Amino acid sequence: MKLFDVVEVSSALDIMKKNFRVDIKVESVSLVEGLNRYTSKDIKSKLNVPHFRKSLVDGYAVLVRDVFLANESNPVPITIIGESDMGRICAKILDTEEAVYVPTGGMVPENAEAVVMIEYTEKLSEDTILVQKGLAHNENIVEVGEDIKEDEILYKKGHRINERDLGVLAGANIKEVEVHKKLVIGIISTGDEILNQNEDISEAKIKDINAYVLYGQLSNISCKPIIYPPVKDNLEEIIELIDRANKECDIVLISGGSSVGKKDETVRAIQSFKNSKVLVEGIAMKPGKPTIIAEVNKKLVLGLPGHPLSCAFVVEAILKPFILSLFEEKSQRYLVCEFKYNYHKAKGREEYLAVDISEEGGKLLCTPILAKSSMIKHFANCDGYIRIDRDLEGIHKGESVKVNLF
Ligand SMILES: Nc1nc2c(c(=O)[nH]1)N[C@H]1C(S)=C(S)[C@@H](COP(=O)(O)OP(=O)(O)OC[C@H]3O[C@@H](n4cnc5c(N)ncnc54)[C@H](O)[C@@H]3O)O[C@H]1N2
Ligand code: MOO
Repeated sequence: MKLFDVVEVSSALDIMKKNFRVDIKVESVSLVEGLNRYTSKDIKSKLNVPHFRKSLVDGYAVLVRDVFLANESNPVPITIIGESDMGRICAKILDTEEAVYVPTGGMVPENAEAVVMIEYTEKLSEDTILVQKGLAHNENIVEVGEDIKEDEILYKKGHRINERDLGVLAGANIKEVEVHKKLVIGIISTGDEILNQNEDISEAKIKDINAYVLYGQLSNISCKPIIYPPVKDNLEEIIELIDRANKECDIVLISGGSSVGKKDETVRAIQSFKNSKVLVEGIAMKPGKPTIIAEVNKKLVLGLPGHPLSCAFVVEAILKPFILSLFEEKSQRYLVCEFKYNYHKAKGREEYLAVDISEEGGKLLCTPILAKSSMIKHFANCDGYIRIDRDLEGIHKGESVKVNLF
């Protein structure tokens, strides 16, 4: 009877990092194509944003000292010397008790000290207003470079470009960004019972869940997943498909068949390749123990557990951190919450637990979602997950825990 010689999660990750030096190429892409991609070098702004002093409001650019004492019962008359046109240089210079009309976003005169909103003025004649409010220096003016400074590093290498970053880059006149190329990941589902998307359920067969969860998890981190048609528990067929995927992809994932069952062929299939090495057979994590880390023709081949929850957590625990290290990304979003119940776990395996977050009395509480590893719905509905150390026996009610967010 084969028993797993398991390694810790952190060792599994180290083994992957040490053995696989995936040479990720870089490419220049347009802003929209850059969304959710990882920058391959620091991105600097070549200009100040805004590059001219502009008004935040529709109003009159004035000198502060002229209207310092103005209020509704003591309005100050000011002479309008002209208008600033949107999108055009405003070359006017203010003299004492003079104003220039400036629309929101328009350039203010070089020596303007503040802009008074129209609402706080009254038009006395074509060229005179009464200002009814005193202003502070720079009130309603956006300074040159106040948003983004010339030469400022906008993003460090390894930053994932999010939807808000697109606005920053567009505003700074950056038309293309240098990003890491997407990693091509082959996804192979194995099992006599696994049906592909077009086949209808019959007998005790099931639809392929893992390929789709994997597709989603990996697409989110700048990978290009390729779903191969599910393959039966037939050694020759599995070998043939691994060979094809190994040639076409940077990394190959095989779900199912990684355990000890009669038909669990993943290890045998990997070992049939001349240029192959099984580095890990079993990780001390729950769920996800029957995980295989192997090398075929110098490329990473990962044998993932068939149970959908286990498969998904192995990706969270080791594959995502490995891929993100290739993209040189370090951050992981998390929240610190208070655990809502006493939770017992067996020692010996690092446990991955899906949780819900709720707010009660101003506190963030997290509740474990208990689901068998063959289930997927709860994982999809949860807010995040926690890791419980291998040597801990559980978590006490009221303890602070770090919830990794999806
Ligand atoms: N005697 C033992 N049995 C099992 C052990 C063990 O240590 N001793 N480990 C259990 C654990 S833990 C897991 S996890 C699973 C892993 O099994 P395999 O990786 O060998 O996967 P299969 O046996 O092929 O399938 C397990 C389960 O998952 C379903 N499955 C497989 N692929 C998919 C897919 N693409 N989409 C949806 N569901 C899938 C499959 O139908 C099985 O129900 O082994 C335990 N058994
Ligand atoms: O360890 Mo298995 O991966 O619990 O279901």
